[in-house]
Amino acid sequence: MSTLEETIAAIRPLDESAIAEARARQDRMTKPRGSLGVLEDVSVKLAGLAGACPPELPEPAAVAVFASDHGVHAQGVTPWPQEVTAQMVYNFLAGGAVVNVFAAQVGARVTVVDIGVAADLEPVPGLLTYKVAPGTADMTQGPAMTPAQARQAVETGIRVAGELAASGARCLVAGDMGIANTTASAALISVFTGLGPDEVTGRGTGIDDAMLAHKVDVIGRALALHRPDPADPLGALAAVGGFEHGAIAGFILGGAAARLPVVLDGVIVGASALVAAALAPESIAGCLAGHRSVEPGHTAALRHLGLRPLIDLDLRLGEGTGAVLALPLVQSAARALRDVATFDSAGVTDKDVLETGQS
Ligand SMILES: Cc1cc2ncn([C@H]3O[C@H](COP(=O)(O)O)[C@@H](O)[C@H]3O)c2cc1C
Ligand SMILES: O=C(O)c1cccnc1
Repeated sequence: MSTLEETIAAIRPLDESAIAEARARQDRMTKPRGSLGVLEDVSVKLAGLAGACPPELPEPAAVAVFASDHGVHAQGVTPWPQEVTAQMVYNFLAGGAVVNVFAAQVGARVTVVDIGVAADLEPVPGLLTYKVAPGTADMTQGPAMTPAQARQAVETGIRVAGELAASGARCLVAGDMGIANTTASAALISVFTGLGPDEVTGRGTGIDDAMLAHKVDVIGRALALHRPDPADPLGALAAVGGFEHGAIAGFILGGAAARLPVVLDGVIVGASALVAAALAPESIAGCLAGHRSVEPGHTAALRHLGLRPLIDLDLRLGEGTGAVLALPLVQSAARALRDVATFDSAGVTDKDVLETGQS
């Protein structure tokens, strides 16, 4: 298994000459210049990541749902019982969750990773049992995890990205499952963006005003206790994060090292991407923001990362659902760059060539 340091050292910036080639090709394709808007930027990013124009198509795609439990659940930050995390893992493995249905629609494969579910799970086919511990500790009482556990979570995510790449995946999609994980997400987002808990905390699965005020207070107390340093990402993760956040951060790093695009989901994945960005800023260059979730912290995270979401449908689910919905956009962008005819090849008159008199 690659260490965190080896993986970070393997991450390189996007290839500038492939980027220039992709931009030039977009301008020669049989369409008005710029008419594919953000999809042109997506295709250019994919070319830069692949170091080739056109890049390989980002298919097949593999979705990894990282499942874990949270000690902060004891503080009453969500109306859902903790056992729902384990129950949803079995639902994913049976193909009955929303992410399974959306993945079936777009031909993506779903893998479930037990990175820290509180219950002992049966070894069902399709489940990767890489449990760091049965849930984190309560961040309001002490660190959520030890430094060694934080590193183990990140290195496990790197391993999962490597395994999916080795099994033929050409696009990685990150998803999460963990009751109470929007609390840990908001705490991480507060650390890395510098915004207050009141600005980045949302209603998660759908909590009332009283529980939201309490959730903000819980996060504020945890941050006051640990004073996490954004310049020490593993320390911040250990203080207030979740095992799935660590694993998803590692998954992003592993994807970047393998030069595979990683499509990001909602607020949990967004918080994890902030950890990845703090560990290796270049790791975000090959990421695509699948969607923008309703959670205010997600908007803050995307702004901090400099990523524009591809879809904005008021989703607030997680599991990778928003990212999976965006996959056809990413794949269409790549296919357009590869397969759309150029003015020259199709014999279509280019107004820009007429104007400049070039042949
Ligand atoms: C049945 C069910 C399925 C889910 N799928 C994703 N989540 C989402 O909701 C949880 C986070 O919200 P909070 O912080 O408010 O607990 C995470 O598990 C997330 O993936 C679900 C939640 C539930 C209840
Ligand atoms: O943004 C998300 O992914 C999200 C929002 C609410 C609950 N679970 C996940």
